[in-house]
Amino acid sequence: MVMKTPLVNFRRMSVPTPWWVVLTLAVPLLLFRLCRLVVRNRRLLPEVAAVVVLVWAWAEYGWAPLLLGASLAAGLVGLWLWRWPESCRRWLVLPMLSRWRRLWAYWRQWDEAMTLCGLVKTYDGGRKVPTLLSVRCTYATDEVRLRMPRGQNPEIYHKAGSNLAYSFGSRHCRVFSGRRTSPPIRDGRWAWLLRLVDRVRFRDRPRHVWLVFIRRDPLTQVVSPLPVQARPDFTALPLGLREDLEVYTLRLLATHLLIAGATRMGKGSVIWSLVRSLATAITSGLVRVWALDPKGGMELSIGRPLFARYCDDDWPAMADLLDRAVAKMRERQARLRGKVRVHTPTVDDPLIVIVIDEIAALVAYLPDSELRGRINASLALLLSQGAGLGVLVVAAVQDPRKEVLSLRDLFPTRIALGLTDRAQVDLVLGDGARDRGALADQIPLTSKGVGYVLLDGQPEPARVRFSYISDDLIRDMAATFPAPAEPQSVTVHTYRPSPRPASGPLLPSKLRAALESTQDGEAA
Ligand SMILES: Nc1ncnc2c1ncn2[C@@H]1O[C@H](COP(=O)(O)OP(=O)(O)OP(=O)(O)O)[C@@H](O)[C@H]1O
Repeated sequence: MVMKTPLVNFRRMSVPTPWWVVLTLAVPLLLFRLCRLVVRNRRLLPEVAAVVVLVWAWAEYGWAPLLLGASLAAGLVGLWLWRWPESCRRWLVLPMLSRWRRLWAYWRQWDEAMTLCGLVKTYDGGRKVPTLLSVRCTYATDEVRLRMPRGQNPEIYHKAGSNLAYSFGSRHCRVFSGRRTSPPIRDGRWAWLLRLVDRVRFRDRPRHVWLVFIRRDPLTQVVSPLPVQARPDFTALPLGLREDLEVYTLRLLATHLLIAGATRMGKGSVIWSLVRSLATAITSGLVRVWALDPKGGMELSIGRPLFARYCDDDWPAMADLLDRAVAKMRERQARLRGKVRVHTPTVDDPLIVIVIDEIAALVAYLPDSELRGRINASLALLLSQGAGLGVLVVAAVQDPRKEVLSLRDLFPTRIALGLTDRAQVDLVLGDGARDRGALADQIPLTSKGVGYVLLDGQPEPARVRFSYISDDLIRDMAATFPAPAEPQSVTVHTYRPSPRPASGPLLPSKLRAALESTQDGEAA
């Protein structure tokens, strides 16, 4: 056994121990350490207090009154849960669960897990362990907030995500570098004060990282169709459920949407969930959906009455439809130039949503190269200029590679359903998305309609499941929310090659010809 020699051996020096000096130094030091221990573990104080009170009550009164008190409390909680389950879960069950999980699942093995996951740093002979700050449980997830030691950034936690998940007995752990909730909207007399408090509470904390452990996967269940909104909010259209059981809403206004997914992974459910969320606006004429189904109408024809314009087997007609959209966009551009920066949909000037199921069939696989070029040119114009002008493109694709879809990067909003190859995840959601947790290539074949999306203002992808809209429901929607007749009859142009003009135009010749003919038609 190693004996520790005292720093100063007063006895050998034949000097009486100066107890007053020792006590003056040691007592404050001990008190300081005790205070630091309490402050560091202050979140455990309620548990410690509860144990102390229980032990005291048991010693004072014996076990019988304790048992009686516990039964009474259990009865009251049971009654609360039975009569007001929502409030009971919110105010009692989830907070208690959060405390329990913090203590048992995280605090107990925090040091070991952080060390084994390689997240502990050493400095000046000491260990710098990430600090466990809080644990908040929802029905499906545990949200753990930690403070990184100096010398780390959230990227390290993204990389360790999988190890962290298994270390804490879960299969998935999503890592977020920013706060996941925004400050509440305050009104009333004390709103100014609450807003001030919120400014401090919700201030940016770059050293905090949020680990979201999925305790139970709510996305294994099929998501039922969400209710149709009376007045759709184009900035938050409800399309499905997130894995934290929040409703996933899509911001459609002023964006284009690309849905990438391997065959039979549920691209149709994204399209139909979107159409359903727009249903009342479709029937009021505020939104006009122009649908192209190059796969011969296998997906979209069933909801034909919902679409203001529709093509499924006539390639030149599809090209004409896109040309019409470009003409509409140009006309709006001329009208709104210098007045507004983003078009506001009205019944007279509606939002045009061009839905294309399997866009690759139009831009890559179409054998007629001239027609293909014309379609590519129209789509490039729509995608690069149409968003702010209220002419939006929503397209589904199986293969997101550039060779197939050269226009991919012109879609600002993208959804990755189950994909076949891990490299495709970054192609769809952007560089590093897979490392940040978008495991779209690992979505099992049985999880149709499950995918990853990027939420506003967050670099980390979220997993969602889109609502499943059955064929019967689509028929029902088509009968209940048909699109009003188009103001002008649909002119289906037949494709006529025209000679290339001598001077270099901004638009391809075919497109220019088509636009001119359309504008002539509209002027007439
Ligand atoms: N959100 C969903 N929830 C549950 N099941 C779904 C969902 N979406 C689709 N499915 C099921 O998966 C099958 C394939 O869906 P869907 O046709 O939408 O896939 P897809 O990706 O559009 O296929 P394709 O590549 O052939 O166009 C459907 O028949 C349906 O039963």
